[in-house]
Amino acid sequence: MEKNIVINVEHLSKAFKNETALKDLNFSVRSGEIFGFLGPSGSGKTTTIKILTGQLTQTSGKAIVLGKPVEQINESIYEQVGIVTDNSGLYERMTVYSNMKFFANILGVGKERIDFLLKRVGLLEHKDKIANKLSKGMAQRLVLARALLHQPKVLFLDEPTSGLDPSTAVAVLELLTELKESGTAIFLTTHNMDEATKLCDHVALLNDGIIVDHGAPKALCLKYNKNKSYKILLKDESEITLPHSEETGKKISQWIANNEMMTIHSNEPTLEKVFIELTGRELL
Ligand SMILES: Nc1ncnc2c1ncn2[C@@H]1O[C@H](COP(=O)(O)OP(=O)(O)OP(=O)(O)O)[C@@H](O)[C@H]1O
Repeated sequence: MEKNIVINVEHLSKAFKNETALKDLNFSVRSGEIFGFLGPSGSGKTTTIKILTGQLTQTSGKAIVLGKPVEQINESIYEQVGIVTDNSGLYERMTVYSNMKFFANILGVGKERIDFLLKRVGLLEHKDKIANKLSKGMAQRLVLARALLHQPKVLFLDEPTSGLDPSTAVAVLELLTELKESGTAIFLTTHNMDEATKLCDHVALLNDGIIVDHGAPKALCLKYNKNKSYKILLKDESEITLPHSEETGKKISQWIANNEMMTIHSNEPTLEKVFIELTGRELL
């Protein structure tokens, strides 16, 4: 296996009693990569994270995280992996700061990093609040800050920006981009296609437990760009959308020759449209 692959999944399936939740998943995630697992509610995103973090066992297939089969995941791997999901496991009666300090002590992390992270997720001024008095978004940010204490090699995030206000969501996304740049592999689930397009290096589109396609967001949009068209802004401020054709080509050449064109863009579908085309359903 390639050295910088930190998550490798082959033919992974999961069935609950009478329902198949995941069917033959295959993908890999590398260091320094943000991998988006995109799918509507019930498509199997959380089940996948649970299997990859050793909280659930697959029915068949193989999954390896940081060189270890997921069935063998134990405490030692948790030192290298960060997990941010709903079941946060915060100490409800301790303050924000004490929650951070408790884990920092276990992990041997200094005070500066606690302050740095609390500041980055906008919680430094709330550091003396008791955890069970935090809003949902604040608690979510505290779980994220805690997961980043030890600069994990792999970070799992379930819907990292859901429930956050727009400016905090931007701050969290910046933090994730920095982490990726420092070499952390980030596996995130989301419904938010716009966010995934901007943030993720690769995405897998999941529907009913099946990966219907995967690749770089831009490449996927280009792949399904069946009705190619161009959006053109002319100097007289008229905006025109034209289909990809010989005739359009001639018009464009003419506008350029006459110095009449301001801008031209190709009109690719969004990831959301690609998903709808592939599955016939929206990402609700
Ligand atoms: N413990 C369980 N027992 C039985 N079925 C389950 C269990 N956990 C999940 N499922 C089923 O597996 C399927 C996938 O669920 P999962 O929670 O992974 O979806 P999801 O994509 O994370 O959805 P959401 O975006 O709503 O969180 C669903 O049909 C769900 O009902």
